[in-house]
Amino acid sequence: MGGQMFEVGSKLGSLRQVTLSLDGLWMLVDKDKMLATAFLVGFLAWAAMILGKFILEGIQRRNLPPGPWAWPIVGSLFSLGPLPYKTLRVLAKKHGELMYLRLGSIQSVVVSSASMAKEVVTNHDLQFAYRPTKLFGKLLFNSKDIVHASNGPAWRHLRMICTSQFFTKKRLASYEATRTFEIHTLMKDILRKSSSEDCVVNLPFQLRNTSTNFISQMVFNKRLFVEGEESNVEDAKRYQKILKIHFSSYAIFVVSDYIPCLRFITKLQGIRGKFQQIADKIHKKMDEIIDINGHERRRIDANHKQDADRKKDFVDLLLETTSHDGKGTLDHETVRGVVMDMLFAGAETQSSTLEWAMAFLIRNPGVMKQVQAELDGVVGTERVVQESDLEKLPYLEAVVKEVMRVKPGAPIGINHESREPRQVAGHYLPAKTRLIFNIHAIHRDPSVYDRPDEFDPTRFLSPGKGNVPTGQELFQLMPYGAGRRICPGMPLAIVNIPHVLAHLVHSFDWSLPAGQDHRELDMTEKFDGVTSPRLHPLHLIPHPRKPAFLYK
Ligand code: HEM
Repeated sequence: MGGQMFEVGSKLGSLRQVTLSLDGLWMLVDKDKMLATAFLVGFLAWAAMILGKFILEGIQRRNLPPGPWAWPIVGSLFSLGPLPYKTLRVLAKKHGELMYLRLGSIQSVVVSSASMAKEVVTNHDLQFAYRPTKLFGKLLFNSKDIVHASNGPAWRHLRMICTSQFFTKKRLASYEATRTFEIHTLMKDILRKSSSEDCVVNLPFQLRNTSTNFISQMVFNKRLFVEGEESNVEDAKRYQKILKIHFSSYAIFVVSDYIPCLRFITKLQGIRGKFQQIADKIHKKMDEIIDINGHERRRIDANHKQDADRKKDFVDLLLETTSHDGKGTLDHETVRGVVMDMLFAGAETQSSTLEWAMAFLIRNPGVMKQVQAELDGVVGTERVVQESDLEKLPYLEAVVKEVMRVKPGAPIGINHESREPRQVAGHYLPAKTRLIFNIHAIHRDPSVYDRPDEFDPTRFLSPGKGNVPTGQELFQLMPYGAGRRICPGMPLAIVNIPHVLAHLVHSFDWSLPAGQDHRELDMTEKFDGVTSPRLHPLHLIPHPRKPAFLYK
């Protein structure tokens, strides 16, 4: 019985066990079910979200600005030609003032009118104050300079240093004697050439030297180009070489800059390694030229007698400045990057603008005569031009404006980029859209300018009358860009360009080398990615006018 009882008991026990284990199983099954259900719901919600996003993006994409048909993968990358701003102007006539463009897999919009530039800068400037990253720029500057840095505390800090310490009215005024010295040196050189047998002046070469010297003296207290001084010839040669390498490297097309998923091609080509070598070479040579370490030694060595009276240059100021996070001073890479910005962005733009100005004056002898007549009237012929004369020369000012309208120093500016999606002028622009201001097209906006392709300085003499700029020129004439990214060097260029031009035409008459007719002067340009200098350097023969003999 006991045994039976045990048997029954054990049976009951095992039954309970079975029941218990079944309960557990059910519980397990329930848990799994719950998990499975939760997973399914989660998955469906996620899928719905993705689908919703996809559909929404699809709808929004339909609201992209109009633009040209684009090839698969490469988009419009190879349809823009060697002068992209000209092609884009033609395309904008068909597709509109805000035009969508796919370059590889990069989404871009192109602004082609003054009113659209105003809309974008006024309402979306902050969102588009970022910069896209390109391989060579990244290796050369590590995005620590001003041009390549994206909108952020470090970039804002550098801009603030530029505006509050470097390009201030007071500091610019303190360099007036330096600028005057450079211009007089240029004029004396031209005068010397005019009496030599080979009296043809290679104008862009001379102007590039002068523009570089303006900047190099302000930035690191050195004249990069000194005629006949052996000690400087090496620096100058090194610098010329750097410039050449720098611009030719930017001109190399890098697949991964436009189609990131084809990064392996860039790898296979070994471009990264080559670029790194070039960047290292440029860094080394720039370090020798700028001599940041020498500046640093002088800064630390307060008793450095030799330099006690030396005026602080921009590198001195940068080395003294606290970094944006307040953790120390600016590092070597940042200082070098900013100096390279000033030289590369500042010298070429100024010299090519001046070269174009002279080309337009040669092609338009009537305009040349009028500029000279104005100068003779205001300055006379018994002295040379001074900076203080500039404000009394409205015709000269109009000529400079018209030259910069027709041949802006950087016809397509420098690309901006957004971080977030944005509605602009009723159109949807996805995150990371590149923004291109086609300054070339904006300056030929037919709703602002009559006969936009003609060179006519008088359009700037009677603002407000008829179909001419109204004096509200900010977006109608924007060779320096606009908004937060506007060129910080503008205050310097605004003085330098008319000043040099005034000296050139007040002190000399100019003619083309024998056999060339001014009416046939070739005005073709080339585009190096940022600036658009003349394809054929301008060579001219100087004929001294009376003031030319007054340079001491
Ligand atoms: C004819 C003379 C010049 C022209 C036409 C010119 C034009 C421009 C343009 C269009 C930009 C791009 C603006 C943008 O991103 O929207 C720019 C940026 C810049 N320019 Fe100039 N520039 C000139 C002279 C100078 C000079 C003399 C310097 C310095 C010495 C300079 C330094 C810079 C720098 C550092 C930037 C980058 C600004 C930033 O990214 O925040 N430029 N310039």
